[in-house]
Amino acid sequence: MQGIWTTERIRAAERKLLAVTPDGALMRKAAFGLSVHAAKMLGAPSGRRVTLLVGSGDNGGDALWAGFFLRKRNVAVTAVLLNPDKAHPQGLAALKRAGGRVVPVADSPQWIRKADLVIDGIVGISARGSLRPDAASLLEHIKAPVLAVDLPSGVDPDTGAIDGPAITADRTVTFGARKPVHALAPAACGEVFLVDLGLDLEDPDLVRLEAEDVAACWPIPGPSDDKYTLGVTGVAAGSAVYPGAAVLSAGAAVYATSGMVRYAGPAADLVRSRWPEIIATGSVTDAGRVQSWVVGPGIGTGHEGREVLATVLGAGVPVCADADATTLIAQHSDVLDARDPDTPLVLTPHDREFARLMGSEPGKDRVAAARACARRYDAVVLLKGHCTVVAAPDGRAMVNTPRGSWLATPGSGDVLSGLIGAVLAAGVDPWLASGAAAYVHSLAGELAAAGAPTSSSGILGAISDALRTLHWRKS
Ligand SMILES: NC(=O)C1=CN([C@@H]2O[C@H](COP(=O)(O)OP(=O)(O)OC[C@H]3O[C@@H](n4cnc5c(N)ncnc54)[C@H](OP(=O)(O)O)[C@@H]3O)[C@@H](O)[C@H]2O)[C@@H](O)CC1
Ligand SMILES: [K+]
Repeated sequence: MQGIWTTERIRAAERKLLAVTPDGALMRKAAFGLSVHAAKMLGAPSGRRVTLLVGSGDNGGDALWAGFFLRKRNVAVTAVLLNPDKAHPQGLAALKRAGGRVVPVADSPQWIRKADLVIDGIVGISARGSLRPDAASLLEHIKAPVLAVDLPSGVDPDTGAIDGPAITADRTVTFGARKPVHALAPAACGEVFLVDLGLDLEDPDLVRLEAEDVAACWPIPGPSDDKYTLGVTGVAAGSAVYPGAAVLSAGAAVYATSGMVRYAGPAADLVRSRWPEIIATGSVTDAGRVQSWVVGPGIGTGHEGREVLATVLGAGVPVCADADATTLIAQHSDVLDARDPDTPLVLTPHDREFARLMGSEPGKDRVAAARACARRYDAVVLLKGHCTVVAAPDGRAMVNTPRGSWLATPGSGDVLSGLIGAVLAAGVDPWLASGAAAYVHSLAGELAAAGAPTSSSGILGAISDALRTLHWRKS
């Protein structure tokens, strides 16, 4: 698992380390790492032009020191100082000593435009609010690839929110530890690299699953397993109007594991004809025993849907309540009375469903919003978005960062619900199950798309390919 820490925690760890480290040593270590990445981005660095955008804090200091190291490799370095009186004194002196050029904002456009690489040292972890106008004015001249120092300036370090002009980096080099911005604003960060500073950090505020974490928890059959031992997934989805939701959700459960899938609802004929391996009936009351329920996609928000939801919540097995089930829970909080408080519940809202559950949309801090919702409903909350946040009632939170936006297609959520249900049925911790399902879902989306838009059926068809990659990594 990849750990992510808030800027407050990182600053506290940095203070402890700075107290026992020679003056300036950490910054030079950070800046040297930065200069190595800059050189890689330039290809053959000698004779190339790099322009540094230098703010008044230590982020600008990092950029100036990186400029110093690049000068040693014969790079032509120009530093644009946003506030010449406050530029990091030692960094500025070192750059000047090494033959770097220093220009004020007024003279900067030409130097920014003709750079081969721009290094963004405007602000780092102490950034507050949107970029100020003078800093923002530099952005329009950028033509070259951008290397962000610690984080792309203009993006909130702790929430990844972008409220105004912001740097879009091709690469971000961060120091000490990953910050929330790197998981929550992937498009602004580009590829993120970490320079280790030896910070003493434990118990991350946020985590991101890696392939081996997903492989380790995913239910894979062993020699003694049969169709029942990996858990039977029940899917209560679809209606006469929306039978497709049932086909997608139940189909995802079929592909996710080798355990059995039961379907209950009005789309039984269609589900049976599409997935002959599924045992399909018309009603949840005669569905037979299952180890988890997926309920909601396409069931409607009327009386019938409410009855189905109440039955499923009272079944004493983990439930993934998705789509219409979320709306029903928001509208009729008493429906949760049917739930045994010891059985896990997973809610999977998008922003509008979240607003129904919580009274307002998640806002800028999506991690805090998901945590609050998880506490309120005593449920795992998987907050859908470009980056999916999964929070547990005990405060654990993780982010799934996709590599594209291929999942934003109709029916994609139905596929995700089936994946969650199948992993829940195997008895995996519901927070981990939801995060692992989100990971496999986005990987399947990426594989199905392969660089061009795909469909939910395409994502469904790529689940096996996604899982196959995990197994290879595991073995
Ligand atoms: N500590 C360490 O061990 C190490 C730290 N390291 C580095 O230090 C960085 C943190 O440095 P930091 O704390 O000096 O603050 P930082 O983010 O550079 O600048 C904040 C200043 O910018 C301004 N400003 C604020 N908001 C703004 C806005 N919206 N738009 C425009 N300007 C704005 C404001 O200045 P003002 O003009 O108000 O005086 C404020 O004071 C960290 O990200 C990493 O890169 C590495 O060297 C590794 C070792
Ligand atoms: K920056």
